[in-house]
This record gives sequence, structure tokens and C-alpha cells, in this order.
Amino acid sequence: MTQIRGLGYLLVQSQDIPRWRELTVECLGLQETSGPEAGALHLRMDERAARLVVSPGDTDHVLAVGWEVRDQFALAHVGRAVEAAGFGVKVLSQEECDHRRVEAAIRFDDPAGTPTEVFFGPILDHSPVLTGYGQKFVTGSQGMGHVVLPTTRPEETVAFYTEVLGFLPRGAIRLGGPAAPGPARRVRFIGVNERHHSLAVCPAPHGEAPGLVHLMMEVDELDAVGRALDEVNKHGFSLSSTLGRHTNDKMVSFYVRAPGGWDLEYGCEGSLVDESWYTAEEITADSYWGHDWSGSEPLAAFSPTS
Ligand SMILES: Cc1ccc(O)c(O)c1CC[C@@H]1C(=O)CC[C@]2(C)C(=O)CC[C@@H]12
Ligand SMILES: [Fe+2]
Repeated sequence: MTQIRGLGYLLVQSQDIPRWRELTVECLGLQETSGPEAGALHLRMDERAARLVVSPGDTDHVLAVGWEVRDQFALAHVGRAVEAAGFGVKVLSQEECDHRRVEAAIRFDDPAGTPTEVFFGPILDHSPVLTGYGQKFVTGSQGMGHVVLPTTRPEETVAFYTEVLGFLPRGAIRLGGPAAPGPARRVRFIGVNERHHSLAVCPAPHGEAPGLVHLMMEVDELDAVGRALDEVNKHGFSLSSTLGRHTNDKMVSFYVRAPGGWDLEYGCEGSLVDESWYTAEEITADSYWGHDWSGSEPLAAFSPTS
């Protein structure tokens, strides 16, 4: 049984904070809030102080994927398991924890090179959550959403999350479709709670920045997804994929290119997994309908010139 309860936060760096604000606040309806870092964009989705923080910098890349555990005992347990697997673990200082607004955290790189943190004790903000469309973000026991990580070492990366951190396989899709020539390369979906996947590991040709394929956030109503889609188009953001419904988690979503060459997936109606009966399946289409990727600009993780 994994100690990890869900995706807790995501910290990224970007050269273009104003455009990030336009996308997340004006188009997607996240709440901008105050925070410890001057010049950074602190974004609220729920009662947590901030779920997504975008810090200004010279390059665009992930600073930390934050996984949440129940308490200090679970954190110690995970730290020991990661060290025993031969990975260097750093305990974050009080200052670093204050910056993230958590009680305690550890940090290590996963086999893909993703800066990974495990924490407990998020600090809450009890003021009303003011979202742009009156929508609620689906978080709570399902965590803040899911991330898809690119990796040049898919086997090691999946083995790390499943065997060291105890994440659960939640199926796969073959890249290039079921009849692709050569050895099968799979995107593997991995979960830790009732959300179908909190993580997906995507084979990628090279391992440089930004270190992310996408972040998915879920809202509680289709109208918010539609309204966000209108605003994304109105504000001239590049749609990586049109609206569609996925075959595995049944989510209705679209994908928009964020500054930095990776995507934000914005959706609703994700299904819940019942671990009593679930078995990992291989899907042969990413969607029942929609999700036209043909207008997508290349992902930074896939283009050799990034
Ligand atoms: C197939 C699928 C199911 C549920 C999801 O939340 C989800 O993001 C996906 C798509 C995963 C993946 C991706 O994000 C990058 C572009 C990919 C690699 C494809 O070209 C097919 C699968 C896609
Ligand atoms: Fe996704």
C-alpha cells in the first residue's frame, strides 16, 4: 500500500508570468492569491494556500512535483524507501517548507530527472475560494489533479513509482496506436487514490526542460470547461487538443499550451476507480470522441531544438 495520498502541489518556473496569469486566472478561473515569493504567481484551487506556483526565471521548467502523505510517520517511511533504493534524499529546511507552506518535506530526483518532493501538513487558507466561473476544483481525496512526465527511461521511471513509492498501475496506451511498428512503447497511467491517474509516464526522446507533458486540473461542471475553452480561444492561446472524452478516466477535457512548451489539461466528469475490482487495461484510442491533436504545437519535451 502506498503512503502517497495524492498530487499536492506543482511548482514551475517561467519566463512569462503575465501570460501565465492571463491563462490560469483570466481563462481557467484559478484564484490568484498572495504568497511568500515576490513576483511569483500563487494560484489557489481550494482551501490550500496555493496548489500551483509559477516563479519567474530565465527558463521554463518544473521546479517540483509535490506528493502528499498523511503525516510525519508516512514521510519518514517514504524517505527511508527512497534512500534504500539508492536515491539521494534531502530534507527541506524550515525556510523551504515555509515557502511551500507545508510542515515538512523531502526532495529527490526521480529516474526521469523530475525534481520530486514528498510532504505532509499543508497550510490551509480558510477564506472563500473565489474561482472565475463559480466552479469548484475537484481536489480533496483525489489530490490536485494529474501530471504527465516525459522520460527517456520509461522502465526505470515506472518501476520507481510502483516499486519504491508504491503507486498503482492504472493501465496504458501504446504510442502510435495498437499497430505501431517496432517494440511497444507505452504511456503508463499510475494512481494513488480514486482518481484514475495522478501520474502518467510518457516515453520521450530527450530529457531536457521543461520536464512536463501536462498538468490536468478538474472542475465540477461542464459549463466551466466550456467557458474556459471560450476564453482560451479569445485570448489567443494555442489549443493543443480540442475538447474530447478520454476512454480510460472518462474525462471530458481540452488541452491548452502554457508558456514554456507544455500543456494544461482542463476537464470534468472524471470517473472514480474502485480498487476492490479494478484491473489495469490497455486502451487502443485515447478518446471516444474529440481530442483532435492535429493543431498542436510540438511539445518541448519531444522537440530536439528546445
Ligand atoms: C490517453 C489519455 C488518457 C487520459 C489522460 O488524462 C490523458 O492525458 C491522455 C493522453 C496522454 C498523452 C499525452 O498527454 C501527450 C500526447 C499523447 C502522448 C498522445 O499522442 C496520445 C496519448 C497522449
Ligand atoms: Fe491527462
